[in-house]
Amino acid sequence: MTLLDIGWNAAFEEAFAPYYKEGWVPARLTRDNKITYGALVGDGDEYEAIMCGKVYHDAETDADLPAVGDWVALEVGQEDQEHVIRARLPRQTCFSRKMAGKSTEEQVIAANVDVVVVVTDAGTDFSLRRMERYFTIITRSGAKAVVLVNKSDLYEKADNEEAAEQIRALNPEADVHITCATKKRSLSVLRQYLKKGQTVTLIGSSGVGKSSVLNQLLGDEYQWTDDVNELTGKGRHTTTARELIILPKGGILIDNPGIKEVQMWTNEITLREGFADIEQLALQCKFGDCKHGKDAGCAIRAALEAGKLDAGRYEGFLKLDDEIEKLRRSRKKRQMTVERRSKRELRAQVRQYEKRRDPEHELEPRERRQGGK
Ligand SMILES: Nc1nc2c(ncn2[C@@H]2O[C@H](COP(=O)(O)OP(=O)(O)OP(=O)(O)O)[C@@H](O)[C@H]2O)c(=O)[nH]1
Ligand SMILES: [Zn+2]
Repeated sequence: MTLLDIGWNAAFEEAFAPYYKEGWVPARLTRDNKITYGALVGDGDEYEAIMCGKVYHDAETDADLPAVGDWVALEVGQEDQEHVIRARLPRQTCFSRKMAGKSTEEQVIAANVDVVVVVTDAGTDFSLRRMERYFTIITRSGAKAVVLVNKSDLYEKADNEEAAEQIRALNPEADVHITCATKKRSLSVLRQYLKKGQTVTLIGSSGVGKSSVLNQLLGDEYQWTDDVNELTGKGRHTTTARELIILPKGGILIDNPGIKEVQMWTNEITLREGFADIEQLALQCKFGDCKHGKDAGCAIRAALEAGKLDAGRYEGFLKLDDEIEKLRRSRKKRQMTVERRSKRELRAQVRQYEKRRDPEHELEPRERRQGGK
């Protein structure tokens, strides 16, 4: 394996120039455990690295801290010394989530992603509004957007084509392909994006076939298991806890819990947006706490009675908060699982770290102090 296999290019090489003379090496981050990071170097070795104080203090916001996919300057420690991240190279792309309203709060999901593949289908999952959301964050990231209209075997050819056409009209820059993830041959269109050194990530609603696509790409070496195992705390790629993996036939895949978050977040916003006109109407209700049922002076019911509002959409609007609440609950549950896992990992990391720094660590602090005096 070389640096090029894991995404290195001329621009990174140039940015790295001042660090070579320090004796530091380029490394790509494969895992973020908060205190430590997994750092992959050109020969394929992966180090457990800590961030130096400077990198931490120079970060003005959390978004400036190293993230999975980032290239860093790594000082490889001799013998039992720590491996230290000395600097982070500027990102070429940045796939992130911005909190609604608080534009300063940005959560970086993955850095230096070249292609984001959105998986959808021509049937139950199809939503141009949601697709528009995805396109917004992909465009902002700087990555290329690719869409798979998957499960083509379940829908009429004309419907698949119509769906693809509508998505293309939404974003002429995007490549849109019709696929069937259960047929390996159908996924050969993805090869062009999975070239050596190209970093790809996959996104899309639950059940559209992301895992199926990945399992085809990964072959037998890894198998995709979606849920975090409650017992072992190990998620996804069962053979490794890495969030950045090199695919057997070239290309780099990033997958982490943050991507799942983006999906749910997108769903919530999309749901709300779909009712923006009704929410606008609600502002004209006589009472601020109007439930839009039998309340006097309800602008929504007035629109309904005047035939300006579709009854089905009205029903949908009334259920909107419940729907969003459901989404939030599932997100919360997921988050708690992930947090439990990362806390457990963090504790283990801290223990290991302390042991390395202080081999006498097993002694009770008080005993040690008395012994020393
Ligand atoms: N008929 C058909 N079924 C498919 C296709 N792709 C995936 N499936 C099936 O759809 C179901 C869901 O697929 P997954 O790959 O688990 O979907 P996912 O997007 O990973 O879902 P989450 O893990 O919930 O995010 C599975 O039973 C797949 O076998 C397809 O192209 N055609
Ligand atoms: Zn009302």
